[in-house]
Parts: sequence; C-alpha cells; structure tokens
Amino acid sequence: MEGDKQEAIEKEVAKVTDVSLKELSRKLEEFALERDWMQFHSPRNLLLAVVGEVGELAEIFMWRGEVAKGLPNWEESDKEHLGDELSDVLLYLIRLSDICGVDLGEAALKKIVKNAIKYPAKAT
Ligand SMILES: Nc1ccn([C@H]2C[C@H](O)[C@@H](COP(=O)(O)OP(=O)(O)OP(=O)(O)O)O2)c(=O)n1
Repeated sequence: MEGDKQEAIEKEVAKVTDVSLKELSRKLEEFALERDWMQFHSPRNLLLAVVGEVGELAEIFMWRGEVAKGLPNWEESDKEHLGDELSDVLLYLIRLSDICGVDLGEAALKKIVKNAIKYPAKAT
C-alpha cells in the first residue's frame, strides 16, 4: 500500500476509541449515497455479497491446517488481509440488516438472551 494511503487510514483509525454498529451503519449508508450505490444495495445483492466475502475469508485459512489462537506464525500482511475480509463480512452484514429494517445490535443482544435461556449455565 502506498505511504499516503496508509497514513490516511492510520489518521482515520486513530480518532476512533470505540465504534458502534450504528456508527458503522451510518458510515456505510453515507458511502453508498455518495457513490449512487443505493440502487445495488438490495437485500438479495447484499446477501450474496456477505456470502462472497465469507468465501474470501475462508480462502485465507484454506490449506493451512490447524491455526494456533492469536495466529502467532502469521505475517503481518496476512493478519491485515484477515482483518480486511472480516470487516467486509461485518460491513455487508450490517448493510443487509439495515436494508431489511433489522436493528442488528438490538437483535444480537436479544439473541444472546435467548441463547442463555436455551443453554443455561450450570449452577455452582
Ligand atoms: N457495491 C458495493 C461494493 C463495495 N462495497 C464496499 C463494502 C465492502 O467492505 C467492500 C467490498 O469491496 P470489493 O468488492 O472491492 O471487495 P474486496 O475489498 O474484498 O476486494 P477483492 O475482492 O478484490 O479482494 O466495499 C459496498 O459497500 N458496495
């Protein structure tokens, strides 16, 4: 990556201490509007985009065998690539949720509660 592009990314990220799904969602909508890409962001297209990016994520792990937690033997560039693909999955998932009128943060919190009811922790 060229130096000035890397510098711009680092400057943008340095401002962020914490990020919410709502903030990411707002940025993604702005990004699509600025490029007149709302026309492409239909539920079906976004679902296919999620699946495509999950495939790209899987490719990173393909043929490597089991991988130790924390990825201790990976090159920094491989970790960067992993971060990119994880982000693509997250970003398209947020966009898909938005376009379907689902509040993903709220749905995920509710789902954690449902999971806890379904799988109660053992009493100590
Ligand atoms: N119609 C589109 C196209 C792209 N994106 C955004 C969301 C993703 O975060 C990223 C995906 O871009 P690419 O399709 O270029 O995919 P990659 O970044 O994975 O590139 P490549 O497939 O070349 O590795 O861009 C978007 O919001 N809407």
